[in-house]
Amino acid sequence: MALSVIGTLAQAPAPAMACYRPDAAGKVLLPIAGMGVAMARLPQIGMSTLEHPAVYCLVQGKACLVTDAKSSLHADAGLGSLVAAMKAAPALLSIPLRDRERNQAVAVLILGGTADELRRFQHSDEWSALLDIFQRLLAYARQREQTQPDATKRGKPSATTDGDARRVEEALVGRSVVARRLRADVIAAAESQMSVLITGETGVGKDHAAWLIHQVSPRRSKAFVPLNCAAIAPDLIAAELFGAAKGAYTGADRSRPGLVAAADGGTLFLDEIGDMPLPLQGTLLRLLNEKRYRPLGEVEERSSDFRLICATHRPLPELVRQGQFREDLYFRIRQLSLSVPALRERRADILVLAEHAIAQHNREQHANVTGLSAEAGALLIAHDFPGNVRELLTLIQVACERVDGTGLIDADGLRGLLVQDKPAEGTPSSSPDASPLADSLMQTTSLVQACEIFEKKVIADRLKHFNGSRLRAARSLGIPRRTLAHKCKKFGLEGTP
Ligand SMILES: Nc1ncnc2c1ncn2[C@@H]1O[C@H](COP(=O)(O)OP(=O)(O)OP(=O)(O)O)[C@@H](O)[C@H]1O
Repeated sequence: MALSVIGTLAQAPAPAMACYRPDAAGKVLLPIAGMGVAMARLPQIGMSTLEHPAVYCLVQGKACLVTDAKSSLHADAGLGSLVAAMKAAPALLSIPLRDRERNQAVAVLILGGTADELRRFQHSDEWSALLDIFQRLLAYARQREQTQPDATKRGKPSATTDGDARRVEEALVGRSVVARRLRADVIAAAESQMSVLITGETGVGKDHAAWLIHQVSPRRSKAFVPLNCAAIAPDLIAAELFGAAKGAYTGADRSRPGLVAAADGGTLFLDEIGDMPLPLQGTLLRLLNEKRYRPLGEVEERSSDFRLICATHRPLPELVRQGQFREDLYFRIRQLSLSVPALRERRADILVLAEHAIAQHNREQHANVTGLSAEAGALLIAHDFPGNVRELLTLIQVACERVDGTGLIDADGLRGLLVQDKPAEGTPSSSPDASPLADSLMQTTSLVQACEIFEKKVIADRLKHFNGSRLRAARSLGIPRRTLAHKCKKFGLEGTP
């Protein structure tokens, strides 16, 4: 097939072609190969605006055909020099080249020609074969870069050091292939300036990964500023992010700087981005594209140079389909994506994480728990951990306290902690009105709302059972106290810290 493609291309008038890849900082697209163009004339393309079709194509992961590349509109977006280098092509077609493993756009192929030629070519067999060849070559080049850095790269200072790699190795515990890849992804993300979207079930370590990316990035000396979009009333998020002038809203008795200003030079981490209210999503997109914003009640715009990391356990593509999340924002925040798999998909990490938690307990409590018995280890490996790493760490904490100072955690020490279907020992039995609640939830027309009602009911019951103690309620539910506090705030529940 490859030979026939080359044969076909040789007979046809050769289209001008250029291949572009983002630089390590994610700030510009650099030309890496060309055919029928003067390589030296191919311009670098700034990545700060989605107006440029090549940037749009890379960020959105979609092909983009510009039929009138020479119009003044596109000249404004910086297309002029590219068009000139592509033999003054009347139309340009940008196609994303993907990393096969993660299906993520990593480079862009730009073709110049007439709009009809490009449309015909785009739907031909030759074209799909050519794309396949490019993607294979790119994958080969990337693999070579990772395994044998070339002479020009050797000695070149990299944003992260061996010390950073060690730090990631120590903080992101795990010996599975998945954990190793996650550590490599964290380092790669730290070396780039692109926006990162971290996805995964609750408790897998998304916040942890975001914090680590910042800690080994060149921005580490500046602030890491987190905001949990699910833990704050939707109408307060804008003031929290952008800040507000005195009197901008009821209760604003003094002016306050927002988190965007606090993140200047550092990292802004938007956790649970799937819960960002729709009207605010447009404002966030503008902020990301222009790095400018206006505090509530102020006239002057401000700027902030922050790096964005977002996380969510919700299926954003599904929310996009349902019209609850803006598609353009989705593509903008996932210039890089990092998926953290559930613990049941990386069982090889369970025992090392348990040992890590025991060592931490010994350090903090001046205890001497020596480890896990073989039987206890086997029980842990067989468990599905719906609450993921958080559940495992909390469970080991409780088991360590049961050991009473020195000794092994045995199977009895895990008693009642590994139950999945029935409530764990020490947790309340289901409340008498559970069935009417379940019945009413089954009638719902909103799954999100039904889940929230159920979550609120479980937390309220658990707080009642533990006489309002958030600490004990959080432990019994396998979530950190901070998360429970956020949820109490969200649902308007009382409780004592
Ligand atoms: N690989 C790991 N090594 C050591 N600790 C980890 C690892 N992964 C997660 N943790 C720890 O597990 C706990 C839960 O992680 P984290 O809060 O980051 O999860 P999350 O996915 O952000 O959860 P949520 O969706 O509820 O926000 C944290 O205490 C975190 O430090």
